[in-house]
Amino acid sequence: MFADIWLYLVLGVLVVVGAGLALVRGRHSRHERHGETDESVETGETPTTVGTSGDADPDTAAAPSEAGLEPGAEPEPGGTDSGGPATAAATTVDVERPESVAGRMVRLRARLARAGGLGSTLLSLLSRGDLDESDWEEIEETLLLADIGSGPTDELMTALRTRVKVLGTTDPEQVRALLREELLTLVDSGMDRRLAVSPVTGDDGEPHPATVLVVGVNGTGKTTTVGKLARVLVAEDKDVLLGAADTFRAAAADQLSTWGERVGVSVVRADREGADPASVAFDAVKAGRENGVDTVLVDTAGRLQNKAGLMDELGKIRRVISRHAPVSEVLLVLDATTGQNGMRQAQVFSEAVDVTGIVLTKLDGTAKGGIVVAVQRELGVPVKFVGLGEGPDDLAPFDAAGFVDALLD
Ligand SMILES: Nc1nc2c(ncn2[C@@H]2O[C@H](COP(=O)(O)OP(=O)(O)OP(=O)(O)O)[C@@H](O)[C@H]2O)c(=O)[nH]1
Repeated sequence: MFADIWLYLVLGVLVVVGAGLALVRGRHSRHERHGETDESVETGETPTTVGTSGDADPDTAAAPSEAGLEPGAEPEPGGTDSGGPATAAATTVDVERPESVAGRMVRLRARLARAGGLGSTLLSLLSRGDLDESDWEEIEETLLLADIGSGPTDELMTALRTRVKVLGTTDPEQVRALLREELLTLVDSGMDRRLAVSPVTGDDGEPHPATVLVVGVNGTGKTTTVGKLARVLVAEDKDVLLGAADTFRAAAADQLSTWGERVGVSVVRADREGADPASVAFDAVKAGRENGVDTVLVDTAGRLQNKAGLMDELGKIRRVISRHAPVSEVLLVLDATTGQNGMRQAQVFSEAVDVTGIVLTKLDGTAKGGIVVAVQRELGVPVKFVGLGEGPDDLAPFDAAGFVDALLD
């Protein structure tokens, strides 16, 4: 009998102690998660709350989204069909200072050089001297294999044939200088590659954020590029806000939130998969304007079956954004490893929306650097940035001379 009572007493004490320990542990781990923030606030560092102002306006937050919007209709100012208000990520983390932008291309030159099978092969062929027809065929083949495209290949062949004959030398330095000059002409060092990311004054005389729409086929690296671009802009002391209008894939918004959190940039996103992308873009630019940010970067989905659908969707996003701020840039993200297939995709996108610049990703993973030339020629717009790896700061403003030099390394 006494033994039973003791047993119950001991068990009771164990349960109480166990529960107490669990409580203390739970509090401790919550404290650990928020501890960094408390510390950074106390030490007076930059506030790092990642959130959105999309919920700042009760009008925007009202109305379950799809209501009031017919298929294909556009969101009215103050209303959203994004599946509820674009939601705020309320986490707080330490912010990183991204690498400064100047000199990134130099740091990444070794990776770029891998795309330069083209340059080194041409150099060795041209330095042979007394080139016969089969040498020239080899040169032509090299250019075509590097995805330069047939038009630019013909131009370069003509220029090289003439100049090599006139030069009459096999001196590697002179051949290199000649080739550098011709490649620079092809890459077009005169193109304006600046990105319009500074606020603009609207027709109403008010300042509006620069808005950058990022488009392209899925898998080309759009979301990653938006994240990397945010870091580029933060490194340049710009106030940035991201819009996760790729609502097709929920993970894309999560991915973007992570990019934003790392550098203390807010992300406006829908609260469910499949919400109307135009509505998210609308909320993002609205929030950007209300918060006086410099630049709003809008990620989009690329999974549209046909050109008409693509035109509808991107056209709608563009129109609703323009209600708050003119679209400053439409960046087309292209995967450099996809060659001619990528070129066809590029054409479809450029017919659907006025592309103002190209971001060529995965240039680190290809020996077909000639795609820079082909895509600029085909679309008539400059390559403005190149992706050279999966690291967060592996995106560099494109610099024609740096690129050609890397090809010839
Ligand atoms: N090597 C290399 N990988 C890259 C580069 N840019 C992006 N990637 C990788 O490409 C993959 C696809 O990138 P995402 O940003 O998810 O592509 P997305 O176009 O947004 O895809 P969807 O959201 O499906 O439309 C990821 O694994 C990226 O890390 C680059 O410049 N170099």
